[in-house]
Amino acid sequence: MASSAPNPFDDPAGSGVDVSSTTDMLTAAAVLNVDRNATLTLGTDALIVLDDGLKHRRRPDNLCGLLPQLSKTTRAVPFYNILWAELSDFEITIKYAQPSGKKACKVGSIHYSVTDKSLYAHAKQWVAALVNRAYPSNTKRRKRIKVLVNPFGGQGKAQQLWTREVEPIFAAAQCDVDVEKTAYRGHAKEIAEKMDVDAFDVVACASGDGLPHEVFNGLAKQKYARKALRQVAVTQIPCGSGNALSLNINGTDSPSLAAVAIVKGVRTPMDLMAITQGSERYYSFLSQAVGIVAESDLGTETLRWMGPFRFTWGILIRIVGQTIYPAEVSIVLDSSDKHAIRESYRHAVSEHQSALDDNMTLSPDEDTRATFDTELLPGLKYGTVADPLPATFETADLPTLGNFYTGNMVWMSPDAPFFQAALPADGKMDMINIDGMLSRMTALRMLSSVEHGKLMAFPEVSYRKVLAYRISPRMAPTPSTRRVRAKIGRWLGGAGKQKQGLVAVDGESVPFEPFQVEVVPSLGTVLSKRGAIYELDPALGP
Ligand SMILES: Nc1ncnc2c1ncn2[C@@H]1O[C@H](COP(=O)(O)OP(=O)(O)OP(=O)(O)O)[C@@H](O)[C@H]1O
Repeated sequence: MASSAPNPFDDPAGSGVDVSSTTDMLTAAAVLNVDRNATLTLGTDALIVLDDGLKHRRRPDNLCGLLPQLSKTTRAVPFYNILWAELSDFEITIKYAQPSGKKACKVGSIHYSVTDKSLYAHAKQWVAALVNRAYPSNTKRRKRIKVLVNPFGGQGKAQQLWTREVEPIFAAAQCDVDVEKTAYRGHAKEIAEKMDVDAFDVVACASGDGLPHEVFNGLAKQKYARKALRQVAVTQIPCGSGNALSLNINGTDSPSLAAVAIVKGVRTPMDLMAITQGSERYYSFLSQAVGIVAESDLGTETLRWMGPFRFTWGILIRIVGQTIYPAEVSIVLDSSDKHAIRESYRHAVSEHQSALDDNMTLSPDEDTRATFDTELLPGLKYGTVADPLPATFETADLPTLGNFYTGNMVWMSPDAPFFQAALPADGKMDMINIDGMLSRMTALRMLSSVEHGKLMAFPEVSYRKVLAYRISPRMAPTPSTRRVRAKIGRWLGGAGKQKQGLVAVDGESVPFEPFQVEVVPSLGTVLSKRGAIYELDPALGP
């Protein structure tokens, strides 16, 4: 899992925490006496249920319920897991996310009656206090969610994952949900372009990263695009193969865990990257790749039978063949000093953490970004790819470039924290360049180091923060002496019939032509677990 945060499903009662001493310190208002001689207590981070009856509860899967379950008399449910609570006719119902297996959860339910009728007012206040703990002020409760399901996403399982794993969690959390299936390529973009942005808080894409890309671009087509992109948070119910968006903001690629992260998600501004290519203008939220990553992603379609291994195989073959992807690259540089980039990332993370500890960032769930004179899209600061290159760009010709990769998020796929120093809204893009002529041994060591967060440490890896760039890719000439070898390499790598080079934007193929990109600070909005930083274990950080 991407997240370093403590497992929200850890049971404090089972992890050595002295629950009784904690509860002793709590005020009477935090405790509610209910039937079966039980008490419900609002602890520091969790709801604590003290119930002798829990010890004797029988489980249906336990010899037809004949044997008593050997459980404790205390149960703790972290507030993060509480989806909703209500009091109706002296009956209290609490719905929560209950772990089911290593990487999933399902809706659990707790029921008690308030037998002492004089406690009604107190019970009402107690339930309201529980919901307040479950949804801190920076988290909108009962979100209005437009769900888009790509029926072909994730080997056709998106619909099933939505219905089985996610819908019950949204329902338990009292979300207001409107579901629509996408019927064709580009449909999600049309839906986002036409949607009433005042009627929804969130668009949740049950898909890979293709649908979120379309939704950002559809919102950007609205008349008041800046408002649309600010008001509607885009998120992902991970149903594809990469699921980068969910890994970064929900810290998981499990649909049910992502559902809880969405229900509890905090609105988070995020930079978008404006791209011009030919006469096209659109936005990228994730990455642009030319070279080995693009080729291994898009150029291995004929190897789909290999499953996810086709990416690794594609990369290995190209490393062994020392494949190069020449290009002219011009950039507006912010920093190329890895040490400074690391320090500034760590500073941002620790500032954010201490603000969270002091509850400073728990401002109400409302947009704190400056409102602009116009709600229209901002103009391009550096012009388009068709314009003469502004003087602020520095140009280099890279005849032996191997990998050109630019992104705005840490995770590009599970186990691939490529852009370790990426932050959602630092107003900068992270750019990685690797020469294609480096030794095969070094390239292989790099490949195996990506998942351990060690890529940036290689002196051969250029890691920069940039504000804008233009790239003009070209095909590498193949010397006549190597034609046969190159052909075999292309065939083995899945690109036997490929005549052109490949460019990937957010994992989708775009023309092999020059394009220009500039960062647009905080133009988009996502829902994230912690706000202002992506989910990354510090051990994998820069
Ligand atoms: N009903 C549909 N028929 C055909 N294409 C569709 C349909 N709905 C969506 N699409 C297109 O499918 C493309 C891929 O979608 P998405 O990324 O959601 O899934 P995926 O390809 O399974 O994910 P991954 O890339 O992670 O494997 C998008 O560009 C989208 O426009």
